[in-house]
Amino acid sequence: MLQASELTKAYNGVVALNKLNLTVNSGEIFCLLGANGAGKTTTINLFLNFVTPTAGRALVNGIDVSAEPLEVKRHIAYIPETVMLYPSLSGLENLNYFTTLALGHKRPEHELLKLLAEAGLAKEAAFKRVSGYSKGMRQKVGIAIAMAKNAKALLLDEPTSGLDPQAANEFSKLLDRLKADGVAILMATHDLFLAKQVGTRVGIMQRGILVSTMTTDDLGHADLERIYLDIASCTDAGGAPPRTGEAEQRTEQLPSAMQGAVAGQKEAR
Ligand SMILES: Nc1ncnc2c1ncn2[C@@H]1O[C@H](COP(=O)(O)OP(=O)(O)OP(=O)(O)O)[C@@H](O)[C@H]1O
Repeated sequence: MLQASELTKAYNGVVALNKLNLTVNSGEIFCLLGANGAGKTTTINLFLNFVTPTAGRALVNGIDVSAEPLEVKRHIAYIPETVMLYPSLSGLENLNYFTTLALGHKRPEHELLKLLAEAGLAKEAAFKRVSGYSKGMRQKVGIAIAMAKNAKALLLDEPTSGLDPQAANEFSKLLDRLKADGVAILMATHDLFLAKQVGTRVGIMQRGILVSTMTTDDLGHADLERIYLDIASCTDAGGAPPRTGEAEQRTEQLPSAMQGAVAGQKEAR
């Protein structure tokens, strides 16, 4: 389970994330949507302890990320937008290296090859050097590295960036399987289609605030697109955040349709 409690991050007085309250339960995929600079990556980075919160807490399976970073690492897997690998090693060797590092022991080669195949990497590519891989192929190795940990919490930041439609479709199926296995998944994405397809709930962020949360069951793709665009058009500066103290005032300036959306965040508390 992933939990944010009044989670806040300011960079030099600029509030990138403002009092986020959110719970992502086991078997749930929560998709964070929002314009550039809305605070999606900041949220992910706080759960990964890449940045320290200014206030509030991020918890993974009930463990405070800032207080016990090493313990949290054992429970969490992460797929970034751009997966960094050793170019002179093959995909299989990279997977072996990172898996051994994370687990403290090796996994047999046939298991690693199965993980790469599940991530959509062709078998012959697994033995080739990563320096010759496309971005999408590197992404697939990143997906396999994350799956090898068998973590019960998964953080994804634009994971389908660079994947072709077939690979993106395979990735959606993979997420469905992880959801069925009880993994709690938090994904930042710009892909409304993916969010609607795999998400259990979606949340729309604007200027560091989670202004709306919705369950995808009662939502068509066109509805999601309309709500997203309505919210995006309510800001005078894209998704970029206000300076400290401005945030409360900003939500009061929103049109009536959005006031209801803001209530969605209060429900999430
Ligand atoms: N290290 C940093 N130092 C200063 N400001 C930062 C830093 N990281 C993020 N920010 C600011 O915090 C705000 C939120 O950024 P964040 O990367 O979380 O947005 P995002 O929603 O992930 O955007 P994108 O869709 O472009 O990836 C932005 O205004 C950004 O400029």
